[in-house]
Amino acid sequence: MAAVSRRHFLQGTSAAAASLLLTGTRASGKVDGANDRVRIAVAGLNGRGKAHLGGWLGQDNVEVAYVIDPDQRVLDGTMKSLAARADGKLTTKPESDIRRVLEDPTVDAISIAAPNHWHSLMTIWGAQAGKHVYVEKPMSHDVVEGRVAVEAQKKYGVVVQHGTQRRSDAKIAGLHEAIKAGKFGRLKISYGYCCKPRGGIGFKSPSDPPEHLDWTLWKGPAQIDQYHGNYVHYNWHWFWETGNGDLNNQGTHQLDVARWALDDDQTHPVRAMAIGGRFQWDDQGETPNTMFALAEYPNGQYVFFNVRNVNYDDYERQVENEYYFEDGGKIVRGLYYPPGSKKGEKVSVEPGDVTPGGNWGSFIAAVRANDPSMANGDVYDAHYGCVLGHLMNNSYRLGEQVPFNEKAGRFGDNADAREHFLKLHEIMEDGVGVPEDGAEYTVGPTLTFDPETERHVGEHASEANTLLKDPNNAEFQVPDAADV
Ligand SMILES: NC(=O)C1=CN([C@@H]2O[C@H](COP(=O)(O)OP(=O)(O)OC[C@H]3O[C@@H](n4cnc5c(N)ncnc54)[C@H](OP(=O)(O)O)[C@@H]3O)[C@@H](O)[C@H]2O)C=CC1
Ligand SMILES: O=C1CO[C@H](CO)[C@@H](O)[C@@H]1O
Repeated sequence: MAAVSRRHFLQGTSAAAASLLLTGTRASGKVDGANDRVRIAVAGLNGRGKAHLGGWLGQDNVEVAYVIDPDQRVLDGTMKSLAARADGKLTTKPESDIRRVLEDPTVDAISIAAPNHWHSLMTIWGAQAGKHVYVEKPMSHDVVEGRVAVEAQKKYGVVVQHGTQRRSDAKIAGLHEAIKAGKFGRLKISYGYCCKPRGGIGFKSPSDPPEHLDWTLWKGPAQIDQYHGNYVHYNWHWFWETGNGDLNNQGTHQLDVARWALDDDQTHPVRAMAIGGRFQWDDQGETPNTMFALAEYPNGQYVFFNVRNVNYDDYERQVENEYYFEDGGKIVRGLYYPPGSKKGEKVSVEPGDVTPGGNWGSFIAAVRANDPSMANGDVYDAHYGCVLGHLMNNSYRLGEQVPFNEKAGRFGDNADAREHFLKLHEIMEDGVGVPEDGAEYTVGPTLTFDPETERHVGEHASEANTLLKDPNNAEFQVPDAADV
């Protein structure tokens, strides 16, 4: 099927019925059989994987060939619910190890909703096996494996689409096209927030993994000394071996949107720093629940970011993006405030260029067209957006303890950074009630990064470079970029 433009690709196709009933007989690599049927395998079923199943089964002529999970109970439960929808004609097969699925030449694509530490390796293996890949955010758990995933996509030419579904939103695309065209003046700061209330996770003692869980497959590439019940399910987000904190969890969406608004030629930042802490919760989690972070790009544009998870009376939920312009204008909650004005005007822009069909439909369209450029959130968008968060997290991880005080924010002559950090500090002090006496911020150093080599340079480079790559278990090594 020939590639056509994103905007027009799906025009004329019908909305679709679920297709659990079909079987495939094709050879791998191309979708070329009768009716362009796409056979997809979903890895990771407990949470987000359910949305993947619903998404794929909502597309015309898409078959879920396999469901994959190392937890037998989760696998059994998923098969049961699929069987109930398939009226006795279920063709989906259960599997615990994705490597067996990748050997099946009739599978066209994999869809990854496993924990973060698995995302890049599954993407790389998928590409090597000639499968198209839909991978949940963040595509990478560290900087280096993200680059390897990029190289694998380049080498094998498969479609890789990132689970940042805002990339399928023509309104956001249109807004960013208008910003880049200078409609509001020059963008100075692209600001993302992931402020949603959460609670602590308590402490779970080391124990044997449950019998229904294949712990070796769950860990995969992540080196973890000892199982405890806070890894499985979901709370692995709050441990560095497996998760990336809320900055590169929920925050990946808003980091990606923030970076998307910058000039198109900006890849990685040259400087990044973060300040924050894990306040109030006395628990086992390692990642911060509070963070102010910033990154400066080679052209002088900034991304600011704010994580604020601790709940308090009158909690202000903010899962959103804001845009600040050189002339003092800003866009906040869909309203444009001209310089000096307190009155917001509704922003009106044309829809932007995305592959139609939403996040699920656009991926299937890209797969049918065998055209990686049709992915809404391709492998490059994924890599650059994730690295932005990794660099901020790495600064935090190298931070020193400093008394909880507004003076802890060390931003040199960056008045914007100071102003926005102070807003967070006031909430933590007055709203949450973090005491000046006794509490501490973790204050990260400003790390310098070379976008070409994807290595840190200058002060703190040696410690920071150790955080660019996680150690892997022998059976699950992420290959070198040159060896994909
Ligand atoms: N785009 C979006 O809006 C959203 C994206 N996500 C992303 O989805 C991912 C999953 O999150 P969530 O579902 O909340 O987490 P959960 O912990 O609830 O589910 C993860 C699932 O992956 C399974 N798993 C672990 N290892 C493997 C493996 N080797 N092969 C196959 N499956 C495996 C887990 O197994 P087990 O059953 O043993 O735990 C579990 O069923 C995250 O990366 C998250 O960022 C999540 C929510 C929304
Ligand atoms: O992307 C996401 C959306 O929100 C979820 C719940 O907070 C996150 O965990 C998830 O990863």
